[in-house]
Formats: sequence, C-alpha cells, structure tokens
Amino acid sequence: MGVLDEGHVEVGFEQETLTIEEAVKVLLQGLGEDINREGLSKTPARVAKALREGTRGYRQKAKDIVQGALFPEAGLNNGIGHAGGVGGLVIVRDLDLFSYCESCLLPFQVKCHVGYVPSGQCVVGLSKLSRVADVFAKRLQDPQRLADDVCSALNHGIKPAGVAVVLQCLHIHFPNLELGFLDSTHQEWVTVSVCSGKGLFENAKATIWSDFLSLLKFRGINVEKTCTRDSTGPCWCPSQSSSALIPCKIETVHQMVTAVTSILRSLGEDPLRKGLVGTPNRYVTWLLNFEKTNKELKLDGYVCGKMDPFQPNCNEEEMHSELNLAFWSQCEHHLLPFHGVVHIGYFCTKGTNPIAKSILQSIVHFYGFKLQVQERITRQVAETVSSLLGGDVIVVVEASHSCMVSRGIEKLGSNTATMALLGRFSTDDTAKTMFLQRIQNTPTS
Ligand SMILES: Nc1nc2c(ncn2[C@@H]2O[C@H](COP(=O)(O)OP(=O)(O)OP(=O)(O)O)[C@@H](O)[C@H]2O)c(=O)[nH]1
Ligand SMILES: [Zn+2]
Repeated sequence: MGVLDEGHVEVGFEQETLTIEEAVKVLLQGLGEDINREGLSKTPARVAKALREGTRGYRQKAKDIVQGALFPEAGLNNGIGHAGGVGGLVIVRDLDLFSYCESCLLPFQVKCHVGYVPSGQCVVGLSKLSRVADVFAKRLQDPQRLADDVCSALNHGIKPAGVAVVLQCLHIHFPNLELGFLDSTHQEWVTVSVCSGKGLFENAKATIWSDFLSLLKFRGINVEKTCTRDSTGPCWCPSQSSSALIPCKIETVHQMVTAVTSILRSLGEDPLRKGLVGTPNRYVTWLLNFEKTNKELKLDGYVCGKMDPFQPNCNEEEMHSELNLAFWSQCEHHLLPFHGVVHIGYFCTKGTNPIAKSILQSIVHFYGFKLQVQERITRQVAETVSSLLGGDVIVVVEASHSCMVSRGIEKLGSNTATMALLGRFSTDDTAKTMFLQRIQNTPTS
C-alpha cells in the first residue's frame, strides 16, 4: 500500500473484528490454552481491539489532515535569505510513535523527527506533522518504508521546498532458543535509524541536511544523514534470523498460520505483499515460545548442598542474591510481549553457594515462556525457589509491558515492578532493605 493509495473504505468493520477474534481463539488453542479460562476469556476481543487501533492508519487519509491546516505566513520582506513561509527550516523533534512490524507483527517503537522547508508563503500546523506520521505508523510497517511514506505524504500535502524524516526505531529482541536463552547481558533492543528526504533533501549531501541534523544534535540526537536503508538489504527484524517454526503438531501450526493470514486480511492488508510473505509463520514462531506445556519443572539434583532449614548449624546464614536474570513473557490479556529482569534473594548457610545462577535462570524462563501476568510469574518464581532453598525468599520482577506502551494508554517509558516476600523477608525489614539496596547498587545491562 503506497502513499497515494491512502485509506481503506470502512466496510464490514464488525465482521472483520469477529474474524480477528475467531483467529485469536485459534491461536490460543494452538498454544494449548483453555480459551474460557478467566484470564483469557476477553483476550480475543482485546487483541482484536488492539490490532484495529494499531492499524487505524489504513482508514485515515493524510491529505485530509494537512489540507485544513495550511496557514499563510510571509517570507522575508526584503533582503537576501530564507525565513518564515519561504525557506525557513522548521523541525519537530522527538515524536513518539508505535508501529507494527510487518515482518513479525510485534509492535516497535519509533522516535520520529520531521523537518521541512516552507514555500509559497505558507506553513503547516505543527501538530499535523505528528498526525500525518501517526497515520503511517498505524499500519504494518518497516522503518524505511514508514519514513518514505511519511515523507511522501507531507510532500504531497504541504508542497514545501523540501521535507525530511528521520526515524530511530527499537524492536524487541527475540530469545535465541538455539544458542540457549539470552542472559541479561544481551542487548535488549534491536535499533535502526533511517532517513528519507524529498525536494531540497533529496540530495543526501545538501547543506540543508546538516542544518536539520545540527538542530537534532541540540537534543542529543546523533544520526547519520546517509542512513537510508536499501530495501533489498537484510531486514532489521530479529524474527528473520530467529529459529525456524518450533515443531509442535503440524496441523495445529498450519491452523495458526492460516488464522494469522486471516487477521492480515481483516486489517486490510494483502498477505501476499512482499513484506508480509512469511509474516504469519514468523508470528506463530514467536507465539509458540509461549506454548502451554504439561512439562513439570525438573530441578531435582540441581541444588548442590541443599540445606535443611531445621539443622542446628543453619544458624549462621547470609543473604545471597542473583540479580538481573533476563526474562521474556507474553501478556495473556493482549498477546503482547513483556520483558525485563528478575532479582532473587535467599538465605543460606555462610560460605555455601547452594544453587547456580543458571538454575535460577531456568526457573525464570520456565515461568516466563507462557501466557502470563507479572504478579503470577513473581509468585511462581518465589514459590519454586522457596521449595528448593527453604522458605526465606525475596523476588523482584521489573518489566516493560508492550500493552502499556505501544497501545491503549501509551505510557512510554513506564515500567512495572512486582515483589514477593516469603518467610523472613516478609517480617525482617533489614534483610529486605539490604536486598533492595543491592539491586539499586547493581547497574543493569
Ligand atoms: N495486573 C496486571 N495487569 C496487566 C498485566 N498485563 C496487562 N495488564 C492489564 O490488563 C488490563 C486489561 O484490562 P481491560 O479493561 O480488560 O482491557 P483493555 O480495554 O485492553 O485495557 P487498557 O489496557 O486499559 O486499554 C489492563 O489494565 C492492562 O494494563 C499484568 O501483568 N498484570
Ligand atoms: Zn519484527
């Protein structure tokens, strides 16, 4: 879908929503979930609503937005130079947007900077630059395509002497199941910067680019002016390099992939469009990380020097902590990722080290890779560690929820922390404070 082919006619809205809901039920069942369990009963409706909102740009027209907000503004009265409505550079920086990755259907975050050079004694309402950018962000996108779409639409709508768009995009990493689970030292986000320019900005070497980028630098934004990406180059989305479809029942996977294809169609997309070929497979691959299994967490024999809390020589105890264990999970309400770190504290006999970090990491991943809510993971990790190491356990989970950031309330930068205090940690303020202090004093990755 190009810039000139803007906006779908709003037909069959209810039918399309129902189709998405039915497809989401297929996905939930494919994950082995009971679609009637309390946490999931509204999930199909929520996911459908989130997807419809997240792709509302297909039903909006950038031209309508700009046309009502072009204002006459004089250029220089006399003298030589560029100013105001003729040649005076205008930029709007740090617009926070969210888009859906066309390669994997997960949301990605965008910092958008727009600049244009007015012409014809006319300027555009500043908010419209952001509104137009949002029209194209609210579609299934790739960063370069998004930058190009926004740039072309503003060029058509404003008819300026030049317009440029710079995007800094962040995409969640996929856990690499082949190399073993990522740990917290692994980079959290895949990032890419892209530029697009029209008119005066078409030449990447033009001095107007230097002016634009200098004005970005005032805000600490450092981007290369030649960051236009080649559409034939490697895709930025980490799903492209993640492992192949996890083999569960072939028939189930097939149904899930078909369900995602029907979602693409309901959103007004063409599943055969080049950027979308393979997307249903990649999305199902992501989802299957969170498949419900009947496997028990098997940790027998892993705990070296397991303690009996009733032994008399357990008096001399010290607090141990394992901080910044990475976790991924998938919100069961919106089928969107939440991820972050888990901190675990426990007491054990002085001088012993009863459990390896890798075991605690396995516990975290065991409970993370499911459809979840954060409070439940926190409790489950605490209870499991407690059953291994005695009752005195503290667990803090810090996470960023895509469902809070990329949709709905859009609280960018918000972060959620949950805490479970078991045994002594629920009564001994000093122990608790000491543990929290350790988190505070340990730099995160
Ligand atoms: N307690 C808790 N809530 C969560 C978690 N993940 C998502 N949620 C919340 O689940 C709630 C679902 O609320 P609903 O009103 O049914 O759904 P919604 O209309 O999509 O809600 P909004 O997010 O407010 O748009 C939202 O408030 C989410 O923020 C979690 O891990 N723990
Ligand atoms: Zn992606």
